[in-house]
Order: sequence, then structure tokens, then C-alpha cells
Amino acid sequence: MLKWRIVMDPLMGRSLVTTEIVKKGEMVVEESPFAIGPKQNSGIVCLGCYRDLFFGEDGDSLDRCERCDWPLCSACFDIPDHLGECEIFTKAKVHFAGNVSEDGVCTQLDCITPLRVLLVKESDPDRWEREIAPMEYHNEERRKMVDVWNADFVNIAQYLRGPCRLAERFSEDLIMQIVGILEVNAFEARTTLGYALRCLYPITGILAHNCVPNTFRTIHPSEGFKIRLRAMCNLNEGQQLQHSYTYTLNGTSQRQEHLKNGKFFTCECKRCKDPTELGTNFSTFKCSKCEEGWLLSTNPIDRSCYWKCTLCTFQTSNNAIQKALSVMQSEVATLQAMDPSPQKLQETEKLMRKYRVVVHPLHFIQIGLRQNLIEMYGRVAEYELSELPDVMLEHKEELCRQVLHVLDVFEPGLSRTRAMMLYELHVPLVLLAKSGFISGVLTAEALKLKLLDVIAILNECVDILQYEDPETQEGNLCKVAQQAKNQLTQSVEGLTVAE
Ligand SMILES: C[S@@+](CC[C@H](N)C(=O)[O-])C[C@H]1O[C@@H](n2cnc3c(N)ncnc32)[C@H](O)[C@@H]1O
Repeated sequence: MLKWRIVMDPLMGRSLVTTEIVKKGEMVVEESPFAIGPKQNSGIVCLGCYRDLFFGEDGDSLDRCERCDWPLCSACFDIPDHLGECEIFTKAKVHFAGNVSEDGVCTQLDCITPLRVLLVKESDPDRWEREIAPMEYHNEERRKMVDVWNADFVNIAQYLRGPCRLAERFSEDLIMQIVGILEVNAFEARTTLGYALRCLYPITGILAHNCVPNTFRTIHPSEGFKIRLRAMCNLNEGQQLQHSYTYTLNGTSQRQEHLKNGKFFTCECKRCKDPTELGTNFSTFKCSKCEEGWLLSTNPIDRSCYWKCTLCTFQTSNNAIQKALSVMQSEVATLQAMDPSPQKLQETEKLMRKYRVVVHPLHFIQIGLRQNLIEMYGRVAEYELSELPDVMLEHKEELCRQVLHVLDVFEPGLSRTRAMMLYELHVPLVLLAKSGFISGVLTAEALKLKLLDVIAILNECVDILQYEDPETQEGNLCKVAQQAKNQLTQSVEGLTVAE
């Protein structure tokens, strides 16, 4: 029996609920994509493997399909995904110009994924009617975004119907419906080499959004981009299945904006409505008047709200807060654009100190900076693991624990980000335990207990990552974490023998 069924809600439209109790980690949905293709606004990519391709200014490139001359690397010359559009482009003699805009976008490729959906619709009309036609596409709201709508209309609908000679097969309305369906419902996936693409899944696409999701998905590039949806925690019968359409480690105003502009709704989940973001203070500012109190939004889902101090009478407009946030975000973005280096690490520490007087220590800006630091400690020159003194290892440990603290609230249970953080955490813990033992601060018994704690941490990491495609970066990390766990287990056994 299926573990899900579709229900209708006047506010959310269709969503999925469980038909039985589902245990943490249990699979709820498994399906193959209806269609896959390049992301909207991508650069020039291979239409088979999505790797970036180099095209000269005059459109010169070796990576062109021999038949239609559209971008295709030599390894993908006979890939089935490309055959449909290849035939159309060849017949219509539409030349791929190879132009990219200043920001690196190749608009000529925007038509590919909608065209692939159109071709599957033609070959399997029943499946289209059953699975894709009922999907939401928010035409009314999309039309109001005049520039984007017009660009899609010209670059996709008119391009396919005009130069590609498909006017008799596909109407403008149908093409624009598919453009909307892809925007609202498609998932981003990565190939085994890490190149991005988008995939449209009929069932998984029905999932409702929540800023604290209760499911997690793995997409398997080595199995034709099959998707598997699992329970992140134990679920009751009849419980709505939810995942996050947005980045959970963004603050409420950022998540709200992304959902409004990209998915056309206002999220009214518990987390969004709570000014403290479930007690984490993920969007909380410091009061600039009394310095002791915290500034909290009076209504986080209303852009015209104001912010009030928890201790004094100070209040300020949401506009003022958003301006302060965008200044901080652009400072952070400048820093993030730098290649990892000792200078970048030091500047990140400096920025974190600077913001201490502006926002709560667990504010999302601070958590983002911590994530950057965690990645750099142990990996950049002068801060390599062998060079880190205990005090810096303790600092890395603390950074990891703070990120894990917010993840406990926003992604409770089986979360990929949590697994990555646990892996990062295990490194300073092992090194600190060993240096404590060598310096005589820790007895062999105390060392053993510490290493057993680390084994438990790696165990949880492997437990989460075991579901990933072994050919992906995450799947690879699972193997590495498993090896680290085995080595530590051996060390602990060795310790026991020595006692
Ligand atoms: C990926 S679709 C989900 C399936 C869709 N409800 C349907 O009937 O096909 C995303 C759309 O569902 C609605 N939706 C999903 N989660 C929602 C939520 N938490 N609150 C309000 N609307 C939501 C929004 O209209 C959103 O654009």
C-alpha cells in the first residue's frame, strides 16, 4: 500500500499526507523524473551531462552536437535525453548562436527543459493529464512580474513556435503553463560530477512547504535521477508530508521573500510566525538603545510591521531592519567571493566580532559566518589541522556545536547539513582527545570515553548519509566517515588491550 495520499486544502492546494505511521528514515515516495534539463538562466552547458562548456565570442566551440550543432560534449554524443530536441533543431535548422549575457546567462538554452516536458506530454498524454497538468503554475502572479514574463514569452514560447517551427504542435498558453510548472515545482539536482540541473517529479512535486521540514530527499544521478523521499523523524498517520522549498538556514524575512517571489505564497508556518524563530533568535537584533534587550519583529510575516525591544521602549521600522540586513549581507557576500585563504579566515572572524554588537549570537548572519569558518579551519594554509593549537580546535568545536544547535530546531532528525556538521565536529574532538592524552591531562580510560563519543557522532553521520547515491559527494563523505569510524573503533580496541 502507498504510504501517502493526496489531500486538498483551500489555502495550499494539493498536498500529501501519510496513510500510516512512518518511522524515521523510512521511504515514503520513490519515483523517476517526468523530465530533466538545464536550469533556467544557466550558462552554456552540455545538454547531456550539464558540464559548463567553453564557447568563443564568435560561437566557436568543439563541443557541439554533430547533427543539430547545439552544445554537447563529445562524451554525450549519443545521449537519449538530447534526441528529441536534436531532431527538432535539425529539421528547423535553428542555429545555436553561443551568446551569453554579461552575467554569463545563455537565454537560448531556456527553451530546452520546457521543450523536453512538451515532448513527453506528446508521447504520453495520459501521464501528462494525470501527473503534470494538475500542478500549480501561478500564471496570474507570474504575469505581474512583467519583465520575467515577457522574457520567457519571447525566449521560450515565441522561440519554440517561431524559429523551431512548433506553432502547430504547442500553443503559447501551454508553453507558458509548462514554464510556470517548472518554476513552481521542479527540483534542483546535481550530477555525479556536481553539475546542476532541474528535474520535474510528479508525486514529490505535490509536497507542501514548511520551514521546519519533516521529510528529506535524496536524488540519485547514477539511477537516472530517481528521487527518494524519507521521513526525517517519526511521523503519525494522516500527518502532512512537508519539505522546505527554501534554505532553512536563512532568516524569516529572507525565506518569506524567496517563497513569495519564487513560489508565490506567504508561508504561515509556526517558525515564520514566531518572532524568536522557535526560541533560536535566528532573526533577532540587539537593541541599539539599551544594549541589554533584544529587538524582535511584532509580526514577522508582515513587511509593514515594526520591531520592538524586549526591555526598553525602543522600536523601529521593518524597513530600517531590512536595510541593516542588506548592508550586512553585502559585506558577507564580498567576503564569500574570496577564495579560501588565511586572509579570508581572519576577515570572517573580524566580521563575526563586528556583528556581535548588532545581532544575536545565533542570528542567521552569524551562523552563516560560522559555517564558512568551520570549512576553513583545518583546510587553508597556516590553519591546517596539524598546525591548529588546542585553543583553535576548541574554537572549531564550539562553532560546530552552535550550528548543530540551530539545526536541532530547524532540521530535526535526518538532515544532510547535520551530517556534514557532525563530520566537521568529529575532527577537533579526536585531535583534542589525543593531545589531552599525550600531555597527561587525560587518562587512557578518559581518552577511551572521549573516542567512544566521537564514534557515536560518526555513527549518526553515517546513519544520515547512508541513503545518498554512493557516486555523489555526499555518498563519498559517507564512505570517508565510515572509514574514520572503523579506524577509531580499532584505536579504542587497541586501548582496551593496552590497559
Ligand atoms: C510545489 S507546489 C505544491 C503542490 C501544489 N499545492 C499543487 O496542488 O500542485 C507549490 C505550491 O503549493 C502551494 N503551497 C505549498 N506549500 C504551501 C504552504 N505552506 N502554504 C501555502 N501554500 C503552499 C503554493 O501555492 C505553492 O506555490
